[in-house]
Amino acid sequence: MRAVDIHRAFEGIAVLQGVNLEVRPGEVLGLIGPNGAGKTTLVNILTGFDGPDRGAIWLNGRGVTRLRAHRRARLGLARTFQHGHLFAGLTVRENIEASALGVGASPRAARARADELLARFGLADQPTASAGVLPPGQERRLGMARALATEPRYVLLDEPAAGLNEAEVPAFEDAIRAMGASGTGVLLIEHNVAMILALCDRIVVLDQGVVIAEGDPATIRGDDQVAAAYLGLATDHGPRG
Ligand SMILES: Nc1ncnc2c1ncn2[C@@H]1O[C@H](COP(=O)(O)OP(=O)(O)OP(=O)(O)O)[C@@H](O)[C@H]1O
Repeated sequence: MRAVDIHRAFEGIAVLQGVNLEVRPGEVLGLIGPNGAGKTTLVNILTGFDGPDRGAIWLNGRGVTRLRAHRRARLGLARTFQHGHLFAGLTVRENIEASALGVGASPRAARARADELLARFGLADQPTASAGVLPPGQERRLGMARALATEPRYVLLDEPAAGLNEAEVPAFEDAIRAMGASGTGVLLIEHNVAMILALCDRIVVLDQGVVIAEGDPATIRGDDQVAAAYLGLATDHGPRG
């Protein structure tokens, strides 16, 4: 999918200033940048939760700039959210099934996808737990399972590892790698730079609404402008980001 010359301002303050970004099938693309750089705003615009003031979004060669989020989801675009967005009143299994049903899966297919995703994300021992009371790590894993239940061609992960404990991280990284390996294009927003450098094929760095660097992990690691932008990040987030 492709975003071309995206501009967005809130109350006269420019948040995105001509951003171009492409997520290719089968790659894990990292999107990093200090607090307030515009990452979530860009994800909202890519997915149809917000609209750009200027610019265009293309999904599988089709212009989708004016399509609402649920229409884009049916065209193969899924996302996770920084916080919540689960159906708190439904069980873990029902959350996954509802997501599959929402993009047109049959009840039988939705059940089968739920079985597979419950196992893949280590949630199989508690399918009837209420989604509203899950500990953060399980909530994150359910958010990912819900996104994948739509069988997306592209998935946008907004800080998916926030709230995971150290022990949960390797399996989570494996799950993200597996998505890319299966041909899904993954856009990963994450403050943990070590995770980004380890996982991503390419990385885009956003700072104050502008792409300041783009390239493979080695290129980004050696970029002075990125290091400068990240001095701010270290202050905001501590050494782990
Ligand atoms: N709906 C909105 N109304 C007004 N300002 C907004 C709105 N959404 C975002 N902003 C502002 O736009 C800027 C970019 O925010 P955004 O959440 O996209 O940054 P981010 O890079 O995702 O930051 P973080 O790493 O902290 O999540 C911030 O200054 C934020 O306050």
